[in-house]
Amino acid sequence: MTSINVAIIGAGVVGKAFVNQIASIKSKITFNVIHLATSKKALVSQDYKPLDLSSGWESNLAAATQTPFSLEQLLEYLKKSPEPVILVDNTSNETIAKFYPQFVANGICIATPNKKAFSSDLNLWNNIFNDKIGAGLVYHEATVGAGLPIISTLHDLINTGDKVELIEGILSGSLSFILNTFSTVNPNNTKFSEIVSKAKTLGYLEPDPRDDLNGMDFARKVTILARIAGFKVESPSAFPITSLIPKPLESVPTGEEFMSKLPDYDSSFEQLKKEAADEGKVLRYVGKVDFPNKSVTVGFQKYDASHPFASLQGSDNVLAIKTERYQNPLIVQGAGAGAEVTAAGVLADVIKIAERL
Ligand SMILES: NC(=O)C1=CN([C@@H]2O[C@H](COP(=O)(O)OP(=O)(O)OC[C@H]3O[C@@H](n4cnc5c(N)ncnc54)[C@H](OP(=O)(O)O)[C@@H]3O)[C@@H](O)[C@H]2O)C=CC1
Ligand SMILES: N[C@@H](CC=O)C(=O)O
Ligand code: NA
Repeated sequence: MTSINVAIIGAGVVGKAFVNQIASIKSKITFNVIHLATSKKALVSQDYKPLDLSSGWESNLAAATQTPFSLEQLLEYLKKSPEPVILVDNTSNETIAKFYPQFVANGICIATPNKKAFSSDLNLWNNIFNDKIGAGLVYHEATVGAGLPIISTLHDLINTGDKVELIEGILSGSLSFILNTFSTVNPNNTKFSEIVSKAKTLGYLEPDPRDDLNGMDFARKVTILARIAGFKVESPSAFPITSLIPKPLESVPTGEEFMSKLPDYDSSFEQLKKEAADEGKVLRYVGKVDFPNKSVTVGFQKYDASHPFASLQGSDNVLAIKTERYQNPLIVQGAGAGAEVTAAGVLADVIKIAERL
């Protein structure tokens, strides 16, 4: 029976669900979790035997006395593993993302929902996917549409010789939930800021909610899809993005302070909703990559009640991919955020990597 060692960084919304899922799956491959760390605590198996992930693992992690490894120490530890290793990065940390090339160059494979490595400078992308012999495999399905099969589908289309013409969709689970609740065909009167708080409680928002509300998280996803389809987008700042953040709140020091001040701006969001409703439309936040015209756009659009985007539910994402073969676009739709679906997307990648080792 094949054994694979798994090292996990991050035990937040997605990380916790991932640990519980990997501890309970039945698989032909044995997955031994040998490392589990947050920014403050770490459980590390010194002899590379599996950590105990039975129900008390959260208290064990909270009570851990070992401080986390630096990235260099983690690399040295993983290089000495007697079994192949998959590193699972369940953080949104950019420093960890920038270290991926070193892990990969040393044969460490990576599965992650962290968008930073794939949507920052194009150089980082090129250093990660360099096709060098012996390099670790890198899978990141959950960086776009959480567990939905978007990245794997796009790879399959391209690897079989199809040509992508247009990618269009709603790729933010939180913005989808917020606007599906706020601006509907029969609008209720829930205030914008209350809906944003609910999205936070449901685990849809980034650690700092402004990363969603300023459109940057969405732009990162569009950047990833564009790059996979062959459009060399330099960075998510290379194209215009509409921000939902009121100007005076752009520079408040913390996400918590931002959330506490957001109710002061509810009336301006009401006005936006009313303007759309007066035209018989709803507001949605949409991204588009137009290949023939080499253009990328991310921002607000108004849709008629009859448009499929207008009737989207909850945190659903929807993506339409028009290709040479799929002139009637191929559509992927479903929950695009949340702990369980995202963790499952990461775990499916871990299994796919293990099957290739
Ligand atoms: N939530 C969702 O629906 C989805 C999330 N994602 C992505 O999944 C990732 C995780 O999101 P989520 O779980 O919601 O975020 P959380 O903020 O809930 O969790 C982040 C975890 O990462 C840890 N962490 C942060 N920085 C470091 C570091 N330098 N070293 C070690 N651990 C660190 C945190 O530890 P500590 O508490 O000690 O800081 C925490 O345990 C993000 O990249 C996000 O974009 C993708 C798709 C959907
Ligand atoms: N904050 C993100 C979570 C998934 O990537 C979103 O809202 O889509
Ligand atoms: Na996905």
